[in-house]
Amino acid sequence: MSELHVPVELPVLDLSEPADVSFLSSLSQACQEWGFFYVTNHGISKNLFRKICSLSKHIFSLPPDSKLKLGPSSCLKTYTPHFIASPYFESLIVSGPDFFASAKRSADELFSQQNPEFSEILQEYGNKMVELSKKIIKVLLMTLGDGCDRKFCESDLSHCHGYFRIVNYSPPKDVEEKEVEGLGMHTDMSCITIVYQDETGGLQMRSKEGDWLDVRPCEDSLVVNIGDLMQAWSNGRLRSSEHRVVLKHFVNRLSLAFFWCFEDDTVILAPDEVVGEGNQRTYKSFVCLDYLKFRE
Ligand SMILES: O=C(O)CCC(=O)C(=O)O
Ligand SMILES: [Fe+2]
Repeated sequence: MSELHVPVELPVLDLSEPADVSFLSSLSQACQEWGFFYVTNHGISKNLFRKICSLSKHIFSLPPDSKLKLGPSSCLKTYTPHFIASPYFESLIVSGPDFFASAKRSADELFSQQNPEFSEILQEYGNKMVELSKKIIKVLLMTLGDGCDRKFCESDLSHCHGYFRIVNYSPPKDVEEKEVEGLGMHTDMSCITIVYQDETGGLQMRSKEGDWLDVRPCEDSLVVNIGDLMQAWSNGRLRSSEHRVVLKHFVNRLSLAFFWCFEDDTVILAPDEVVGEGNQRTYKSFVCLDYLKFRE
């Protein structure tokens, strides 16, 4: 399961400065080859990550019976218990656009007392990630052609919503193997996914050629994955990243995955400008929700 140490120079999108032509070209190449890149100066403070880490420790150490009040057979269904995605994976979903209300619905089931701070912190994170997603999409559109950002930010890419998963990986204590798969290889169903992983690391990306790359946690940077919806909308010019999580250090691992998606009723069809003259359209038009149902 070990990664290959592929000598690659991955672009870092620095949001504190305008993206120039040479950066856009390296970004476009990385999105073709890997379907992911880093973003820095993203506007999320270390303090906010610290607060969420501490919330996360608290939530996931609650007894299983409490967490299952939000589980797959509850009406909220915000908690995914162990043994669904993997034996080591459990997560809590917080959905936009009203992240406060979503977090509060879960908190009201989890805690016996009111806990407004819980919902406020998760609301702050959700709102910041929405802003960040819009900025990243704008730059991605710039890689697809002159004026694509102006044209499509206001149209196709304006009908989006976000939600995030707080993920706790608890690796086994007594196994022979040196590493275990925390989350199997998959692509995300989003337009883009923005991932924070704690210092434990373990996220791996697969190149077009099938080489695995270890995505080391990088202070001050987040990882941006292209998702399936963006691959279809861009006619394959942006590749949906194949990734997985490998647990090597037998300590708990926290990650936050923010999914920015088209609204369910969006009809996805790559625009002519994006397909380009003389090129074939690879994907027939489809309704977003039908695709999500198909994948589930
Ligand atoms: O935990 C991670 O680092 C990645 C999670 C992920 O890929 C997902 O939730 O889709
Ligand atoms: Fe993923």
